[in-house]
Amino acid sequence: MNTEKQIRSGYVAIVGRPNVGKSTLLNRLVGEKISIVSRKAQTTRHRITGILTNDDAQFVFVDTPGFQTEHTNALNRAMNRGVTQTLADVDVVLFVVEAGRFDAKDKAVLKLLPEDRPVILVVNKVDKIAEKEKLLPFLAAVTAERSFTAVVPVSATKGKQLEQLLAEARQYLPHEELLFAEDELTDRSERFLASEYIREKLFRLLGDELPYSTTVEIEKFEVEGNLRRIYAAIVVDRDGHKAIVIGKGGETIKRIATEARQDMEKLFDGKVYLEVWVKVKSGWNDDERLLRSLGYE
Ligand SMILES: Nc1nc2c(ncn2[C@@H]2O[C@H](COP(=O)(O)OP(=O)(O)OP(=O)(O)O)[C@@H](O)[C@H]2O)c(=O)[nH]1
Repeated sequence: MNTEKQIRSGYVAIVGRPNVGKSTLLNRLVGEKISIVSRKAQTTRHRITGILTNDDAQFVFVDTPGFQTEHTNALNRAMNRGVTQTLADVDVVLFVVEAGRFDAKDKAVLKLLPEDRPVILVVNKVDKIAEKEKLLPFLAAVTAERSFTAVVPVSATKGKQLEQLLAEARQYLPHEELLFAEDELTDRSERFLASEYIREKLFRLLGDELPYSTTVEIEKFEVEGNLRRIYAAIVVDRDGHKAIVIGKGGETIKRIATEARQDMEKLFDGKVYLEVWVKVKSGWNDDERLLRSLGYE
């Protein structure tokens, strides 16, 4: 067998302080814009953010909830714990920094990375550095902080050196078969996108009034020709939150559903029938079934 073409697959986490270009990198690698832009830094709770399948590898990207190094309330601590837990079962970590900049926030993120995982140092935005030799002292300083399995300078916006990055990461993918079949993949990612779109509307309209524990669960996703029927529950902790999501006379939830549906129709290039309702689920974190359905195996 040609070992060059042997498929390898595994889980990859992209981490780094805000603004280093993680979303840009992911979008560039996966080729589909699935990281949503939202007013809140921490709306991402799902693990799988994108899947890239090449001839010889499948990279399953998992996201980690936002690293909040400035605020230390209980939820942020919980999120940092979430980060550590997520990273404990990925196969390789891409630690992204910005070329020429390594500050206390980068260090705080680096501290959360597991010792026993391969970590690739991804130096992004190298297009901003005209004289490349200026990077050498910077690289020396960052690599003194911990040992990295590789150092790859890239430009996410210009798509530079991404093949090299994937080739490095591929070495650490342990599985010799695809983790996700192609059809499963589209379904999963459409489902995922559907919940992200609803959540994006939810947080854009109500972000300040809702806790991050508010999630969206896609209960049914049916495809009939060019029509998608999507049944989604917004899961809140309390009755009070339910009333907020519904709004006066149902106005808020109607607006969320309408705007999300319009976005989905554009994205899927087809008709969407969308039903959204609110469910109160106190202590949902402890409900294993729900967690599994949200992607937290
Ligand atoms: N010049 C340059 N700019 C980049 C590059 N990659 C990302 N950027 C810019 O950096 C900014 C932040 O990029 P994001 O991808 O949103 O960063 P992020 O790490 O996902 O940020 P958070 O979501 O806040 O954690 C954007 O304005 C990008 O256009 C790059 O390779 N070169």
